[in-house]
Amino acid sequence: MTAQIIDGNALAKKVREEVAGRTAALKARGIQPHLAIILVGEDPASQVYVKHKVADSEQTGLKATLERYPATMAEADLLARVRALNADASVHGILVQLPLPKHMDTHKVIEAISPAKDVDGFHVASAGALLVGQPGFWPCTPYGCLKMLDSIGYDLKGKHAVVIGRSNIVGKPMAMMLLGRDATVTICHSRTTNLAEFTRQADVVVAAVGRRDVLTAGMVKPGAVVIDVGMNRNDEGKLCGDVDFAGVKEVAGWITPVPGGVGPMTRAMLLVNTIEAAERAAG
Ligand SMILES: Nc1nc2c(c(=O)[nH]1)N[C@@H](CN(C=O)c1ccc(C(=O)N[C@@H](CCC(=O)O)C(=O)O)cc1)CN2
Repeated sequence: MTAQIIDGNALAKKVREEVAGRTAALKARGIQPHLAIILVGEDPASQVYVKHKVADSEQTGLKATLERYPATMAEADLLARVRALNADASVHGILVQLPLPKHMDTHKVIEAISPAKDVDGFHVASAGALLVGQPGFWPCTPYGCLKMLDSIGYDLKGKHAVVIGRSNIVGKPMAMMLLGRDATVTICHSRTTNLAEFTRQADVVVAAVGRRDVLTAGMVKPGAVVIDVGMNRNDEGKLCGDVDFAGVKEVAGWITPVPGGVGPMTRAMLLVNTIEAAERAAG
């Protein structure tokens, strides 16, 4: 069996079209949805990501303002900037690109963002809302993964989903979203003994570890859906995920590629959260 590919680029395009429609409707009411992006430092990957976020926003009619600061910026100055954006009624979404320079407390910075503008869904209030099933903003990467499952009409009810990785921004919220769809969820992590024992039972595997070849063909149940969140470089410097794509695609029923899978959907769901924030503010 060769797996069908879930094309993140194609799905992200559809999502952007939906966002463009919602943006136009708000603009017709005299409201310009506006995302403020803060980039601190010169991390090359972050520079590329924020550039894409600005371009995606502009393509869908959203206004995006990018504020760049040197890596030497004081944490207090960043907190002051976030608070000023919280108070600015023309700004609907605030995003602080991660990682931040080492001298900054990432948690403190995220907690300074108003939950009403937390379009990354990283604030404790957003995490709590997801946990108890209340409206809030969902983190863009797991939200994008869920959209990918929806795009193939996959019914998660009663299915066994294994999430590999327990980060606050991917693994844990992913598990909550799958649970919210009535899946039976197992979270595996670096201390899990015999990972393959769990993944071989899974109908859905989400790999979010940040290490190549965490999931290989022998670890996958035939026909399973495999979602690859990883973003790594192989020995040739080529972008690759956490999954041995060439091997696993011969066993899985569905698989997401890297690049062109979860990454574009992460960006697309940021636009969804931003338009949602603007709609909520507009009432
Ligand atoms: N404030 C945030 N910081 C970070 C987030 C986030 O969601 N919010 N996630 C990651 C980086 N990230 C978004 O910021 C991100 C990374 C990669 C992609 C993407 O589209 N990847 C492409 C490949 C791009 C390439 O060639 O390098 C793909 O997979 O096809 C989107 C978003 C950490 N920081």
